[in-house]
Amino acid sequence: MANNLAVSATDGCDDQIPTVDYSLLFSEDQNERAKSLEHLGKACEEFGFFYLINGVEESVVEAALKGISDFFELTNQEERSEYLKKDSMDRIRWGLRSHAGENREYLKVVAHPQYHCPTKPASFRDAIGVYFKGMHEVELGLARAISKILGYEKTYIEKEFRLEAGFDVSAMNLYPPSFQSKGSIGVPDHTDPGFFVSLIQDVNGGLQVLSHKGSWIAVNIPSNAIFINLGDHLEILSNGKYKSHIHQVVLDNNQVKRISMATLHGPSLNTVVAPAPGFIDDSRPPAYRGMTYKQSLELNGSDEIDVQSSLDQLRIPLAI
Ligand SMILES: O=C(O)CCC(=O)C(=O)O
Ligand SMILES: [Fe+2]
Repeated sequence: MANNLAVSATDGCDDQIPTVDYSLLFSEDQNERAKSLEHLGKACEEFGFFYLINGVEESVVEAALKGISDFFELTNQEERSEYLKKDSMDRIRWGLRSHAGENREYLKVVAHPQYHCPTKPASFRDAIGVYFKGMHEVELGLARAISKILGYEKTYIEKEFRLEAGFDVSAMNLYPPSFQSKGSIGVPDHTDPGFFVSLIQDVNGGLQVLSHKGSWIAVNIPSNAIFINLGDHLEILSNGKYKSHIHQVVLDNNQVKRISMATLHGPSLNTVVAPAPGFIDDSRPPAYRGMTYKQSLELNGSDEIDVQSSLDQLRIPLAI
């Protein structure tokens, strides 16, 4: 992992994270629709991340976060550790990280194409399931909007990534882990694979994203919004036009308890993702190797459910 990261992030207006109104992307009013598509295009190209409003109902987000909180509070560690790694094909996995480089407790579940979730506590599975359903609709909507912005048919990304069988994994995180934190890093700096990541949290504080200008921006998600960060495989498909941005979680002296859910919305596992012909010409040769989503998830020796980035290995060095 790169450089020393426990630095404070700015809230500078220079780097203000844009807000995209999901409902306006599909407005009946053609002018309004064109304007909001243009705004989304700028958010993708000039930032790579944005707050999305009017995507999934606030009550659904709140219920999902309450479900996660119940999971961590109403079960004991022994019950949760039932989901410790057993197999590379795990569809539910629990982990507790408490060392200098990472401090969190997490539960990862495969959300799509088949939803897996612990059955205890009783309310958990349904609350998360409703959120995933809503988010999958939003994923298809964003795929259509971004396809149009990129000059393609609206179903282009949906078909390229085979989103009907898209592999979505959700990481539900608790910081600090059982309050035994051994350092200030919650999650070290990384990018995430996939089309994009959607992120919700119960309190602000901790998540930082590295802007294209090289400054860490604090992600303070408005209560009615979801944070969207474009993923590695949109960067690959667009041959680098849209970038996947590095982010990290820095813990605030272990004082603040925070719950987050980061859902990685990916192509289907057997889809080959490579730079699209429309983004390649003599001056822009392919900058990434193509391979299936599954191969790219396993490139670093990780399991599918780990959803670790392999973007660095996929980059083709520029010929001089
Ligand atoms: O908890 C967060 O805010 C971010 C977590 C994250 O980046 C991840 O799970 O990939
Ligand atoms: Fe992440």
